[in-house]
Amino acid sequence: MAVVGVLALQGSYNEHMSALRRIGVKGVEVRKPEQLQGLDSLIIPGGESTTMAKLANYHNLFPALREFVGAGKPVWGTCAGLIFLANKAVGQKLGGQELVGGLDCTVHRNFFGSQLQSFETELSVPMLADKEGGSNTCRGVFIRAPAILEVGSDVEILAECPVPSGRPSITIPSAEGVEYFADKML
Ligand SMILES: NC(=O)CC[C@H](N)C(=O)O
Repeated sequence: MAVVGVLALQGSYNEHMSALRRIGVKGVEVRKPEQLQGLDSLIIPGGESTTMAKLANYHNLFPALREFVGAGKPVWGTCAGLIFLANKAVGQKLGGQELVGGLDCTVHRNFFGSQLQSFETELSVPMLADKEGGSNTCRGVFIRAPAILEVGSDVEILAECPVPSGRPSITIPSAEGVEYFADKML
């Protein structure tokens, strides 16, 4: 039986562990480098990537995480987890933060603004219907969410969430801007 690791330093690791339990998959909380051994895949959850990076540094997890990603094992990063996996991040706190890397993309850490600009929207994911049957949409929950600004030619995009063109990526968007963006998606 496949064993899925969940990086359990900070953020929504409990929710991922319960989701794995619900579907009958064995999940293991990962806090130390040696706990990555023997895992088939890894989930890096959402949370706060700067804090998560500090904790990962404290536990000396970065080399083992890079080795895991480099070995080509499946790794799923949501929100802060995505930031961890990006080759490059912008909009970081002063002094920057360490990344695991491996996913050929540039992310903006807080693209949509502060916690108050968090939103949900229905995303079109045609591949869901093609491969899994059923609905071709998925509810996207954007909590102080990052955005992927650029991807390398080898990255396959499964869903896109368009933003109004011309908006500078570094400024924090107004509530109206986010409303406009959410309206476009509904
Ligand atoms: N929901 C999230 O994981 C938000 C990520 C957050 N913007 C960060 O910098 O880590």
